[in-house]
Amino acid sequence: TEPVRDGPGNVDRGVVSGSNDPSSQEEDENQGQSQGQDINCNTSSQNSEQSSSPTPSQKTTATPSPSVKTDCIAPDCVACRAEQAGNTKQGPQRWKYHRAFINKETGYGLIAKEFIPAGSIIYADQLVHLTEREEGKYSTGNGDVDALLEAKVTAMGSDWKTAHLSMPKPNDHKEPGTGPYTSIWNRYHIPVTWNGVSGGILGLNLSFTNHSCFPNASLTLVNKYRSDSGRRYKKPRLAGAVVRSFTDIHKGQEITISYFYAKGEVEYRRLYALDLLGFRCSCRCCLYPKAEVEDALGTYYRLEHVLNNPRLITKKPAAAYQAACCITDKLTDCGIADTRLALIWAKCALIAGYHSDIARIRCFLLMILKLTEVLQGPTGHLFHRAIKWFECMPAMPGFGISSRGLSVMKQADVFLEHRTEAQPYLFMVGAEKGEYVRVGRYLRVPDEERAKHGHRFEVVPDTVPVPASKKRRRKKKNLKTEKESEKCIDPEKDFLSLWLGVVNSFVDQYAVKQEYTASKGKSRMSSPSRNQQCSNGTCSGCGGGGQLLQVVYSGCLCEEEGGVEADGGG
Ligand SMILES: C[S@@+](CC[C@H](N)C(=O)[O-])C[C@H]1O[C@@H](n2cnc3c(N)ncnc32)[C@H](O)[C@@H]1O
Repeated sequence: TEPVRDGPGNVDRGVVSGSNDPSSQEEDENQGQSQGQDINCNTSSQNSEQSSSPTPSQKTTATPSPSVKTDCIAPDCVACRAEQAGNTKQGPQRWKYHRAFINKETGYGLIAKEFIPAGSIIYADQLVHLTEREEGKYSTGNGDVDALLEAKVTAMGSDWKTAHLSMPKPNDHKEPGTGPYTSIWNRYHIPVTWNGVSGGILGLNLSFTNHSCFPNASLTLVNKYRSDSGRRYKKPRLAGAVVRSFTDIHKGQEITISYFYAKGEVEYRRLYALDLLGFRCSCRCCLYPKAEVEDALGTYYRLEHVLNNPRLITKKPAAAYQAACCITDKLTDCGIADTRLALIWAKCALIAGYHSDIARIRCFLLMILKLTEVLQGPTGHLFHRAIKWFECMPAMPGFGISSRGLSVMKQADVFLEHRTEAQPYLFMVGAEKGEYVRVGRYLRVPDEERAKHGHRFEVVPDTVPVPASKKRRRKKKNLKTEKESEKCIDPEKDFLSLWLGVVNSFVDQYAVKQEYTASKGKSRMSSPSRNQQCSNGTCSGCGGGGQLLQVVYSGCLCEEEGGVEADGGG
């Protein structure tokens, strides 16, 4: 599980999501009612709201007063002001949500005020961004971080600052060692890793958008490459955040995003959130676990390790694909089709690339593009990356190290044409674990014979047996070529560096470190050589720490075509 680089989200139109289900909607609305959610704004209650909003410590203990339960808590609620001015039905600002009390563990959140169809932009926020490095540098005295935050907030403009300061403040900002800005920051910021740098972000709407392990919206961070005067920045800056719905959100439902890619069963997720973010997750998915979702997220957690196992990827590719198929089937069956799914496909595309299987790469990349286009839009990190790979597959990390799956672009057509039926062939479901069934070995069965076969495809066996003597000679030749290539590079080792570095550039630095620590010393292949130390202080791969695992074949991730660094994503 990892903190979000680029908002999660999803959309596979063929899938019925939990929130699309009318019965679940009814359930959601009932739930909202029973928890005291009411989306009616009431400006007259605004003055009392600030004082009656719970502090972090109260969140877990105090039950909110009825007035807090039923009223819009936002003193600066634009929807209320607009309503007062009588212009809700016109103009560019038609607010789709209210702030409202969710439950005592979670505090406040955003509740849809009207139906929000899948694919809508719910809001775009300007952000204050504070990196861990900045925080560390300024935290020499208690007031310093507060002063830094004040400067950042002031730079956002007076309206933004006023709205920011009017947010309900925890503990009346009297916690020792905090000023007004730090106390607001501590309560409302969301931790992200953006362009390889860890830190936090805070936006006026984002501040009230809660996490869910089964979210209905996705967060995408957007880069800015030029200043307002047109001067090009040396490094891209964080311009803002866009939150999109990736499934229909009904009136009364909470708008949620993922702060991390949740996996594992409920207890694991809750503990993980506590460890990583400091709260026990109380999303609907964790408070009211459903067997099907638990099974899917549990399988995801257990089997994802297979996809990160270098030995399996190189020696037993069918096993890796089968694991991927099992995870994706379970996730989509219960309606989870978000970035988590795209990440699994990205790993599959990399495995295919390793084995020179262009046809499979094409299929997996197209699946990623279709999904992430809706989830993240063209500024999304994963979308951008998939486009780049699509344009130049040999530039994919580890491409062509093995040629077991050699295939060409055109061969993907057969899979793409019969997408659902081709699924088992794409993921080599019937194959022996160590086998690599080439795409070209599947033949389309003519329609008239389909009934006889029961399916559209047939695996064509290798028809021409290779004579024993030739076999031996070929083996020797292969050994020689392998030895020769080892002289130039160590394919396995280099691939692993690439693999782990790039795959994990999509995910958390945190998880990478853990994985590295876990596998350290156990596998010859997974130990990068000592001289592969990253020296780039802002490397997206190692987060500036120079961890060995993040080093890629030709240098650091940050040197790689500027891609990971420049294409957004938190
Ligand atoms: C961006 S703020 C959201 C606003 C927050 N609910 C409030 O009332 O202050 C993030 C904080 O909300 C709380 N939160 C968000 N999602 C949560 C969840 N799924 N379970 C429990 N607490 C959550 C955590 O305290 C987190 O630090």
